[in-house]
Amino acid sequence: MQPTSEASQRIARISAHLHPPTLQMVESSTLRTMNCRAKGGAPGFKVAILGAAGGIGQSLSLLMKMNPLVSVLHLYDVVNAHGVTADISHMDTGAVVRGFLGQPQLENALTGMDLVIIPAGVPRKPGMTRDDLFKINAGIVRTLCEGVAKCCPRAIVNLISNPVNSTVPIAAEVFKKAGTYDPKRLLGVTTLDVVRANTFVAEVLGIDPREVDVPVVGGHAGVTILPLLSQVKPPCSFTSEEIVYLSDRIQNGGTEVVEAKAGAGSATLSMAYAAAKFADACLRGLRGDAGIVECSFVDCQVTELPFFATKVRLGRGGAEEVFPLGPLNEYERFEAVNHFFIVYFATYRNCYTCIILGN
Ligand SMILES: NC(=O)c1ccc[n+]([C@@H]2O[C@H](COP(=O)([O-])OP(=O)(O)OC[C@H]3O[C@@H](n4cnc5c(N)ncnc54)[C@H](O)[C@@H]3O)[C@@H](O)[C@H]2O)c1
Ligand SMILES: O=C(O)C[C@H](O)C(=O)O
Repeated sequence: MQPTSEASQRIARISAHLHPPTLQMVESSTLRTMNCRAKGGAPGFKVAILGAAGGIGQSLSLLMKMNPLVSVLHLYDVVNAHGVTADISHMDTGAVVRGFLGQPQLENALTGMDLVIIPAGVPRKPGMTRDDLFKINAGIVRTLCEGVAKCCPRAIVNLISNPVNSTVPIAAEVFKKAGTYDPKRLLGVTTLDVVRANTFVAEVLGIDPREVDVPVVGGHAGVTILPLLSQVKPPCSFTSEEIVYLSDRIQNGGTEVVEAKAGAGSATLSMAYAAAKFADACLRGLRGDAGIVECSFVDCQVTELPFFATKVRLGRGGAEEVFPLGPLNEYERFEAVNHFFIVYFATYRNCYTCIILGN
């Protein structure tokens, strides 16, 4: 057989110098990935990122490709999924990466996944609130969660798309309708609030942020974000000015970034870091590690509100335990009483919309 291409001619030249020859002359014009010797199924979890080509999605894909607990990483988007996949797949870390583009490939992207992370949706521009994103992002989240219900109903879902106070209840409605709802497996990602709180508190105290742990409860929008500064670890005290400064900065951290980016989107890099941190905690929980506790926006009975961000213990079944708020000081009680009704409103506004959408 005569070599028919440059690639075949190169293979023929190399084969001629190997004793015994280990490379066969092939007709195919190029050695494709699928011709490579298959890697034995590495232990680890299968993770899908929906919205992987976006601002958060790209950095998050990079960070999840670096996570040793991930064996398979599926990157799904409605644009540029293959470009991001090609790029990320060249990293010499363990996870096998596959790309999926557009609605017809959603089911393949989701089948068999243990953890699904959803940063798909539009971000804010200056002057907008997260609620302004509701109309478009609710529809996106609904479609993606219908795919999850169909293809990987037992997966843990980490929902990032805003407004989290409403998209999480939307996802719950989709799963209820499909008969797959498990409240323990649906987790709204509020880790960025905790990450910001740790950073800003550390700055005020003049210590390393890695030593600081601030519980942040409530929701993920403005005044519904309540950092419990009375419960900071290591134990410390703040002046009234410091409490006002810290609460305000933590509650408006998202807006600070939106304004600084001046129309080019919202937090992506710190969010990807926060999402990767939370996803890693979920994977360690799935592995059976003990004592994994993170804040998350979940369906729970900690308050009278149907969904609430609070500390949860992550395990094989997702948020296996939801912790009460613990003792609040007078300021925190006042904030909670005056602002948490907004979370309630977000949930019921969402249910109303679900009815309109025909759910
Ligand atoms: N939970 C949080 O703390 C937090 C923090 C930051 C941003 N966010 C939110 O995350 C979302 C994404 O932000 P971003 O900066 O990455 O936005 P982005 O516009 O850069 O990326 C969004 C990606 O979603 C994709 N997408 C749109 N519709 C899709 C669909 N139907 N299926 C799959 N992918 C789809 C887009 O193609 C795009 O690649 C926004 O809603 C933003 O408000 C949440
Ligand atoms: O503020 C936004 O719109 C994005 C995100 O919710 C954030 O907190 O940074």
